[in-house]
Amino acid sequence: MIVTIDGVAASGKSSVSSGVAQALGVPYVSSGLLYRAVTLLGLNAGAELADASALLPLLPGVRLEPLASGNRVWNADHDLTADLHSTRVDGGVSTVAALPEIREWVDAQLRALPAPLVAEGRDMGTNVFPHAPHKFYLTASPRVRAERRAKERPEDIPAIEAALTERDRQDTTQSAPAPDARVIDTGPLTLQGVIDTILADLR
Ligand SMILES: Nc1ncnc2c1ncn2[C@@H]1O[C@H](COP(=O)(O)OP(=O)(O)OP(=O)(O)O)[C@@H](O)[C@H]1O
Ligand SMILES: Nc1ccn([C@@H]2O[C@H](COP(=O)(O)O)[C@@H](O)[C@H]2O)c(=O)n1
Repeated sequence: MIVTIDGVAASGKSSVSSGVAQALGVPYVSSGLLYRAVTLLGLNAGAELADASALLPLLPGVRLEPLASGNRVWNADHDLTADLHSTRVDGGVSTVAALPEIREWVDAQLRALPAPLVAEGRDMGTNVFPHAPHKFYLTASPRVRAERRAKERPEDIPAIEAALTERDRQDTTQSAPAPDARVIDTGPLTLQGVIDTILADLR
C-alpha cells in the first residue's frame, strides 16, 4: 500500500507523514529532501543551479534512507541531513526542481523503494505514484505556515511568508492536488489532529 501526502511549502507534510507512517508501522519518504540534497551539493560545488549538466555528475553518491521517524540523506558516507533545511537551500531548490533531468532521477529513486510506504512531496499523487489508493493534499494560509516555520528559523514572520509564497509560485507546475486526493486545510488543526484525520480516513 502506498499513501501519498502532497502539499504546499511548510504545510506540515514531513511531520504529518512521519506521524502517519509511525502509526502504520511503515517508512515514509520525503521527496523534497532529494531535491534539497542536489541543491546543497550544487551550491557547495559552485554549480549553476539551472544547468542540469553541472548537477548530474553530483547525483551518483546521493542516497535516501527512508525511516518512519525521519529521513536521512547521504552523499557517499557523509550525512547531509542537518544542512538541507537552510534558507540558502530553500532559495535555490525550486530552480533545481524545475529541471526535467533531476525530476527523472528523483522519481526513479522513489519508484525503486519497496511498498508499503508513505510518500510526501508535491507530485507524489499526480506523477510518481498515480495509482496509489490513498492520496492527501495539505494546505494552510501563507501566514499560518510562516508562523509555524518561524519557530525553526532565525528570520522574522514576514520574511518567511514572502519566501514561502515565492517558493509556492515557483513550484506551481508540479504542485496541483491529484483529482482523487482529499484536500485538508491544516490551519485550524493541530499536528496530531491532521495525523488523526488521515488515519481515520485510511481506516
Ligand atoms: N497542524 C499543525 N499545527 C501546528 N504546527 C504544525 C502543524 N503541521 C505542521 N506543523 C509544524 O509546522 C512546521 C513545518 O512542518 P513540516 O516541516 O512538516 O512541513 P513541510 O510541508 O514538510 O515543509 P517543507 O515543505 O518546507 O519541507 C513544523 O514545525 C511542524 O511541527
Ligand atoms: N515532489 C516534490 C518535492 C519537492 N519538490 C521541490 O523541492 C522543494 C523542497 O521540498 P520540501 O517538500 O522540502 O518543501 C520544493 O520547494 C520543490 O521545489 C518538488 O518539486 N517535487
